[in-house]
Amino acid sequence: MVAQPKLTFYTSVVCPYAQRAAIALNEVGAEYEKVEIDLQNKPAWYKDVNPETKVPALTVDDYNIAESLVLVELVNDLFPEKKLLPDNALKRAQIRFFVEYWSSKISPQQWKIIGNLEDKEGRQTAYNDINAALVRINELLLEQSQEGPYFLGKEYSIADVNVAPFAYRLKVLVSHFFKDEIELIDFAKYPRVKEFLAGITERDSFKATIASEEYLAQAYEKARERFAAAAKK
Ligand SMILES: N[C@@H](CCC(=O)N[C@@H](CS)C(=O)NCC(=O)O)C(=O)O
Repeated sequence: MVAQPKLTFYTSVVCPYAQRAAIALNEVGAEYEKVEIDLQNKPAWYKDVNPETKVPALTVDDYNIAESLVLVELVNDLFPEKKLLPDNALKRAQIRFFVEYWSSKISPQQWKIIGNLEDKEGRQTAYNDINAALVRINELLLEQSQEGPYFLGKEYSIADVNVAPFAYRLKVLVSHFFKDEIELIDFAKYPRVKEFLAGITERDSFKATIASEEYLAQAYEKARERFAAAAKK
C-alpha cells in the first residue's frame, strides 16, 4: 500500500457537513489528526486553513482543502481500494445526482422548520415539500435496487455518506421540538426509503461520528435562541 499523506481534519461534531468527511475518513480507515473547532468561538488562526472559516476542512500534507462534497471525493481518491465510488461512470453520476437532489430539496427544509418554530403552517409547507421530494427519492432508490439497505442496494457508497448526516438531523430536529409532527413526514411510507434511512444511520462509521441526540437537541435550542435574537434586531 502507498503511504498515505499526512492528514489534519478540522471538524465540529455538531455539523452535518463535517460529519460527511468524518464518515468517509472512518470508512477508509485513514489515520489523521482531528482538530475540533468551536463554531461559536472560532480561533483566529483558522482563517489560514479555510478563509471561509467553515468546517469541514482538511490539510493534506501542506495543502488546505474545504467543502464537504469535495473532501468526501478526495478521501475516496486517496483510498481508491475502498471503493466508495463504483467504477461505472453512469453509477457515479447517479450517486452525485441523488446527493444533489437530497441537498437541494430536503436539507433546506430543516432551516425552514427552525425558522418556523412558532408557525405551524410554515412548518406544514416544509413537510409538504419534503414529502413531495420523498416520492422522487423513493423512485431513485428503487431504480438502483428493489432492496436496500443502501442507495446502490448492498453496496455502500458516497451517496450514503453524504445523505446520512442530514437525514438523521432532520429527524432529531422535528422529534425534539414537535414530537407528534414526525408522523407528518412520509419517512415510513415507502419501505425502500425506510430501509435506506435505517441502513445509513446504523452503519458503524455513522455511529462512530454522530453526536448524541441530546447534544444535537441542545445545539438546536441554541440555534432557536440565535434565530429569536436575530428576529428582534
Ligand atoms: N458548503 C459547505 C458548508 C459548511 C458549513 O456551512 N459549515 C458550518 C457548520 S455546519 C460552518 O462552519 N459554519 C461556520 C460559520 O458559518 O461561521 C460544505 O459543504 O462544507
